[in-house]
Amino acid sequence: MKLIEHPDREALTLALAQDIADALGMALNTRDRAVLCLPGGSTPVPAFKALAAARLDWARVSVVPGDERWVPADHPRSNARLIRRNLIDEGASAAELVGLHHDMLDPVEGAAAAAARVGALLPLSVLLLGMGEDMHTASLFPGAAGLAAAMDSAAPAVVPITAPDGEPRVTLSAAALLTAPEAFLMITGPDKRAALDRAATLTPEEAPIRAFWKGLIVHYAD
Ligand SMILES: O=C(O)[C@H](O)[C@@H](O)[C@H](O)[C@H](O)COP(=O)(O)O
Repeated sequence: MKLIEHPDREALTLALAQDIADALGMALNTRDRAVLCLPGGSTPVPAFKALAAARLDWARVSVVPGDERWVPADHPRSNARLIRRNLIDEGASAAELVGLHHDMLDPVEGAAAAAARVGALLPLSVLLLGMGEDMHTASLFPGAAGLAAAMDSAAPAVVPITAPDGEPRVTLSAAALLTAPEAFLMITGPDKRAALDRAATLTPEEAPIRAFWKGLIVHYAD
């Protein structure tokens, strides 16, 4: 794990957006298409907007959420909506956004359908993760029903899982997320910095972010 501590959140945002843009550019030099996997949550929004300004051949980029709350694509809690409003609509309009939700299916059926779509995209070219203070990433929540299945090396590309608050979700499995050559993590604030230190002493089951530790590049600011 490599930790980069920035003087402030603006510097973090600009540096991370540049790293992601550079990684996408390199991927596009070797593949017809690049696959970018992005987190939900509030932290990454400034980085999405900064990335949208990157001069990339977005028409050759597929963007997929690392996880999804089981809500319609126009719902305020939708991660696909978050990515559409803050990346696609902000300058990356040519990119393909591959959603995980399906209006007519329940999370179990929907995860199976999404696994087929995401499986056809793999391997990921660039992965950006977020992390909660409980050291979850994507929707890989410690203690969650479905976590063991989601962390299994033979797991499908997308699996259903239930968040600690009972919210039904689907998430890319650890195995699918690990197809990325490296993972960027964007965290801010001392509480998440302390959680990162705690994770270093724990197992992936106790702290799912640990599953990505080997190639993890953490961009941090207070
Ligand atoms: O769907 C989600 O909520 C995200 O994928 C999740 O893994 C997020 O990255 C963390 O919960 C951090 O969220 P914040 O950035 O809002 O703290």
